Amino acid sequence: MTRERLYLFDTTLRDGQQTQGVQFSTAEKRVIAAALDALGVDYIEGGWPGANPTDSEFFAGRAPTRAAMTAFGMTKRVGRSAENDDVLAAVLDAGTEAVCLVGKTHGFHVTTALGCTLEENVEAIRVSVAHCVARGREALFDAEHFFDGYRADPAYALDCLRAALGAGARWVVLCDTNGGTLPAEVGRVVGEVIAAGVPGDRLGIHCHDDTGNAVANSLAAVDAGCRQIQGTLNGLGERCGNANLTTIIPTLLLKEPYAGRFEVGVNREALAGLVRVSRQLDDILNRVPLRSAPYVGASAFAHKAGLHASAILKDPSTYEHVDPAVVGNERVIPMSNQAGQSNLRARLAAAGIEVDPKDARLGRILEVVKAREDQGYAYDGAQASFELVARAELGLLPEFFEVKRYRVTVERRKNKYNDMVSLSEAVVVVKIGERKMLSVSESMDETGTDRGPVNALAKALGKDLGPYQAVIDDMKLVDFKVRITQGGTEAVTRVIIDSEDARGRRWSTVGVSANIVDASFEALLDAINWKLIRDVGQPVGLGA
Ligand SMILES: CC(=O)SCCNC(=O)CCNC(=O)[C@H](O)C(C)(C)COP(=O)(O)OP(=O)(O)OC[C@H]1O[C@@H](n2cnc3c(N)ncnc32)[C@H](O)[C@@H]1OP(=O)(O)O
Ligand SMILES: CC(=O)C(=O)O
Repeated sequence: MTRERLYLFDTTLRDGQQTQGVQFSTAEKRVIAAALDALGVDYIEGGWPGANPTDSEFFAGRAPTRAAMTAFGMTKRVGRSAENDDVLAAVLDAGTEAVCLVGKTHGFHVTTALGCTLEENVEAIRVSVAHCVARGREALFDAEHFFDGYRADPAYALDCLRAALGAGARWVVLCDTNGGTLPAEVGRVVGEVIAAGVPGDRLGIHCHDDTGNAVANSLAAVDAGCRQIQGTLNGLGERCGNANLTTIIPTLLLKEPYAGRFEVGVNREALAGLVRVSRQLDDILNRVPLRSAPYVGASAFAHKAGLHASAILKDPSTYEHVDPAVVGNERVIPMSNQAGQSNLRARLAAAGIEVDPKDARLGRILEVVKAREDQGYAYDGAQASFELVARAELGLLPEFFEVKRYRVTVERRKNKYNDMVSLSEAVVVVKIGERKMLSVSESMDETGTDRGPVNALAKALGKDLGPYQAVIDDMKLVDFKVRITQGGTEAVTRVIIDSEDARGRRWSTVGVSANIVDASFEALLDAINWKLIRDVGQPVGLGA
């Protein structure tokens, strides 16, 4: 059976950049464009040339792409010709294969935002699209506020689409700009637009996630006949974001009726790199990846409950809708107070620890984990600390060094400019073999910024570990989360630290105490010990 072509239009670099707090540099835009191109989307909307220097620079120096590079802009302003519109000129000057122009389709916006007549707006759409087509560009028309406009005046909204199509637009894209439309209405309106004569294979959908329905709305539009979906990686975008292509792409490739019915530019090999692409974007944005993200989140295939873990070990399809490997993700069977023996055995096996299933110590480990979680620990996100707890119970925890004492002081004092500044100083004494080592560190970094007491402590602890120093030198602390939680009857501080090393390994550890410094120190210590177990194995002898 021949499958129909369904086109993917990515707007991470344009609408994604409209996310509050997101500001891509030109270099970052280039990296993201290359990742999108390798993924296999059909269009990459690179930004709005002329609107800001970054976007102009991106288009000026862009590398060739397989995907159609698309410049975004708006229809010409009323009162001037398309030829004399400087905003439109800058968009065309970018020299892209495709140009996507946004224009109004809701009478209220025409009269209120543009301040012109309905007819003038239709004419602006027509001449702007014709101007791009005459200059050899593939033209797309983003029909802004289409669903609100269609609700208010279907005939006018359709007139706007017809003006664009009549002028040669390859696609007219129905935008749910304010994100308030629900799937049933999207499906009905798309059906009516097609029935009114707009062909489905020239119709796109652009949804925002203000009701949490951007993906569902996009699929409803496809079900009703649209053949282009616009969206962004990780669902970036104005306000609550755009339709999340990181969710839509695997759904189209793996789920019926889409997989059997449509051909998309992304193939199975590229799909297996989806987690990497999603994390790459988070890295660029310096964001912690959303654990619960469908398909690509770290928890998307995490089986916490004992009943789930037990069945997963027999057959993963009991609790997984797809195989995690097809999107490049991994199955995780974490330990927690919801776990049973199955979680435990799976975690130990993943850490390379073989234990007889009848070994009574397994039950003891479960009891310790549940008791410690009652005190405020959380092991489902701190697998490295869980491994150390299990090793301790199994008698497999080497003692690389002993912490004899540590101290942190925080001082407020005036600097040479007479400003009050903070400075923390940490002292850590460890014993390795028979030798005691004392390390001192300050919280000030090389730029003179105070990084706080925990940073000073981490630096002191990682400063001189004698024979182990070279092994821990490549460790870095990549995330630090603090939470006040209930431990037994008292409020305690829980610290979770994510560490990373040069091999790209990432591991999480937890510490709990009434005191944030002690909780942090415990998590730091676990992080170092886990790394030493992996890379050194057994303690190294050291004389006095
Ligand atoms: C729904 C969307 O997300 S569309 C994408 C929106 N993206 C952006 O706005 C980001 C980039 N934008 C910008 O950098 C700037 O807004 C620019 C450079 C495009 C324009 O800047 P300015 O000339 O200072 O205008 P400003 O931003 O204040 O207002 C927008 C103008 O465009 C007009 N306009 C809005 N939409 C359209 C349209 N589709 N066609 C023609 N004119 C339009 C508005 O009426 C307003 O005109 P006015 O200045 O006469 O009131
Ligand atoms: C064009 C666009 O981004 C919107 O209407 O939401």
